Amino acid sequence: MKEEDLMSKKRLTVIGGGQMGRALVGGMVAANVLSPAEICVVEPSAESRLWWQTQHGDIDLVVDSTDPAADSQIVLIAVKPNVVPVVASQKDGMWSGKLVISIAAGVNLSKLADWFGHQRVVRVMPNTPCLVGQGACAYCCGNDVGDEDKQWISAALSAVGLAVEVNDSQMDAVTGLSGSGPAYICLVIEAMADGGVLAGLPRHLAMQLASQTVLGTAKMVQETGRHPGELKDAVASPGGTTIAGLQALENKGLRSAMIAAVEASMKRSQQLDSLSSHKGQGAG
Ligand SMILES: NC(=O)C1=CN([C@@H]2O[C@H](COP(=O)(O)OP(=O)(O)OC[C@H]3O[C@@H](n4cnc5c(N)ncnc54)[C@H](O)[C@@H]3O)[C@@H](O)[C@H]2O)C=CC1
Ligand SMILES: O=C(O)[C@@H]1CCC=N1
Repeated sequence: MKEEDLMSKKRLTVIGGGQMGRALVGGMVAANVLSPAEICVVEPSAESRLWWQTQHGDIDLVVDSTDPAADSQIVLIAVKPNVVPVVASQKDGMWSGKLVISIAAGVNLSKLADWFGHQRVVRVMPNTPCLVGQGACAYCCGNDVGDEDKQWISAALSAVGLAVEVNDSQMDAVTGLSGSGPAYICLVIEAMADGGVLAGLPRHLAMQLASQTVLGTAKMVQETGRHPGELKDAVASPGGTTIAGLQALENKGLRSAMIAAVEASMKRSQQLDSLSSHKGQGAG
């Protein structure tokens, strides 16, 4: 089946219209994965519904996932991890025959299968740059996810960035790296801009230069395929400015701080997994 045929026969219900639901829907609509008429968002918060009405007035918006308008073949669960079992147990039989996709951190495939009552479940760890078509998503599939489902998942996620299939056992590590990663990089951009301001640059100029430097460097790493260490060496002239900056970063432990951040986030994802072992419990 051609990709456009595959996408056009589906309707998607997104349960939870918060930060990540917005990023995924925004990215998918911008990439023409689905038209607004093919999407329904379930959002109990009045404040959040106002955002959806303002930003995506042509998308169906309902308060409750048992609303008939929310009845789609594909359902994306985008609520906090502790709310997933609450959503799953809302109405008997409502999940049968549906492809259920969860983006909840620390909720593994076996729990999803247990809560939703079948194995046609997919666990995805996306990240917020999906909003601008530059996401990094990893996914793993339950036993009853068919080839056509896999094609849909891969096409939908690829439209909003990188999509890679992994094992369920790798998902906590993915969460620590790319799921939480945009926050680390935003901190880096903000801190670099602060440095620019300290050095006398106006804030907006410092922010422009800092964010473009991160964007350009990431593209260079991907497009040249060269090791980041090699590209770093190419910037640092002997006795020059960059090596002085690098020494300051090494003195402050940037590398070990970043490694520790990924590890801490991964461990938190593992903790959420064990906390959510019982229906309705767990951290949000
Ligand atoms: N924010 C991020 O960068 C990422 C988040 N995730 C996962 O995405 C999920 C959502 O996270 P965020 O969007 O950040 O949280 P959020 O708090 O911004 O959004 C959750 C939304 O769910 C709604 N909600 C609460 N109960 C509901 C119910 N019974 N039915 C329907 N909607 C309900 C809330 O009103 C809220 O708008 C979490 O499980 C998180 O682990 C995964 C990857 C990245
Ligand atoms: O902070 C969180 O729990 C979610 C999961 C990955 C990114 N944000």
